[in-house]
Amino acid sequence: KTAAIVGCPFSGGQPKAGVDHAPIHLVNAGLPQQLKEIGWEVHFGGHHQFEEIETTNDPPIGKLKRPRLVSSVCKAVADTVGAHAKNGVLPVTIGGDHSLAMGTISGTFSQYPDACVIWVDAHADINTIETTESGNIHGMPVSFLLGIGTSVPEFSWIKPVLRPERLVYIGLRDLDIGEKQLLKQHGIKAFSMHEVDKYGIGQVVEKALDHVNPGRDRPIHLSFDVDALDPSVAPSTGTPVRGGLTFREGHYICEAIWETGLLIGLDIMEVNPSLEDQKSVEQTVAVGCSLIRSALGETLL
Ligand SMILES: N[C@@H](CC/C=C/[B-](O)(O)O)C(=O)O
Ligand SMILES: [Mn+2]
Ligand SMILES: [Mn+2]
Repeated sequence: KTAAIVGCPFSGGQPKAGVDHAPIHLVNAGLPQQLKEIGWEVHFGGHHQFEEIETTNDPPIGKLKRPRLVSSVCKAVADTVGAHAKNGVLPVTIGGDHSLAMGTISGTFSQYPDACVIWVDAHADINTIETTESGNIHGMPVSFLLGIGTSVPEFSWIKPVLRPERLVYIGLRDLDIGEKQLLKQHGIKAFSMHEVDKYGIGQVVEKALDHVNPGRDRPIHLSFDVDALDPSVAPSTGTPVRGGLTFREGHYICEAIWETGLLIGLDIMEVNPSLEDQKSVEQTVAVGCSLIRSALGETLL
């Protein structure tokens, strides 16, 4: 088993500085060694160095902020992640903000076109150019991957590789009005925190897998935004929302997906080591590392 750590020091999809420093914090916390200790061969070619990307002339498109920067960085990530997937290596992408998922999912789906996506997040990240209120592209990756909303030429490299019935959310609790309409309109399945309370995380994961992977035979891309966790568990993140997943609920999701044996792509996004006090940052970085270990088979027994 070989995993490649794809560090993406990128913050362009959202306004808060610091989220681009997460990869170095997780690596310095010992992530490569931790994965080796649970039996993985680990490729880590240094943090993803983006070619000097033209950022001088990047005026907004509609409300979209830094569109050309975000697009070109995500394209570079798609190429890197896609190459790992083609080589039978498990890409473990450390963000950086969640706009990067346009790259990671484009990458893994180039190798596994019949895969499904489990999106763990407080937010749906499905805004289109019409529905976004903030213009922050980390709130939009899913719409580009689904190919919904008015197309934006600067993002034309993103093919609509993701179908609504192959996507399921866990942890939602902070949606924009336009996003709620889009989820309904496209019949996208979502297990919000209300369902987590109602059914318990074990049943939620079972139901989520039944929805996107009924035969348990489809590759799975897990895109985990640490703000899905309660802020008491992962405080140092850019858009915290109260009433999130407990430490165990978050890890259970990762463990259960590992148990399927179908994981082909993992993103751990939105850790921002610059927002809180030292202790809170270390706590958040440690949670990022332990989620990855759980998704890569660190057994409890
Ligand atoms: N829906 C909000 C919040 C977006 C949150 C993005 B995150 O899930 O990647 O943190 C927006 O569009 O600005
Ligand atoms: Mn997100
Ligand atoms: Mn989020």
